[in-house]
Amino acid sequence: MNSTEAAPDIDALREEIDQLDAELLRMVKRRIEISKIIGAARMAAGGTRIVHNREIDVINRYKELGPEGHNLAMILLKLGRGPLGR
Ligand SMILES: C=C(O[C@@H]1C=C(C(=O)O)C=C[C@H]1O)C(=O)O
Repeated sequence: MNSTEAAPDIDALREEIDQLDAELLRMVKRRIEISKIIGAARMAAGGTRIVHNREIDVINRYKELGPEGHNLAMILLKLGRGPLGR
């Protein structure tokens, strides 16, 4: 940072992070809920618990974040499968 740049407002930025985390948590919880509803409906209709091509699409979506994006996609998929999810 050179002398003409203003120092970032750390408190305001932290507040934004806190809001983003709250929003992300809400969205992840809703994603889990939806994933479980779809999975249960498919299994009740005699289908599979997992749809691989759909999961590949999800993984590809997060590729722009690099290797951790892959990990993040895997975590989201696992959360939707519940405690027995692999
Ligand atoms: C939600 C679904 O069921 C499973 C969960 C997925 C997910 O969490 O994104 C994707 C594919 C399926 O393995 C679906 O088929 O769309």
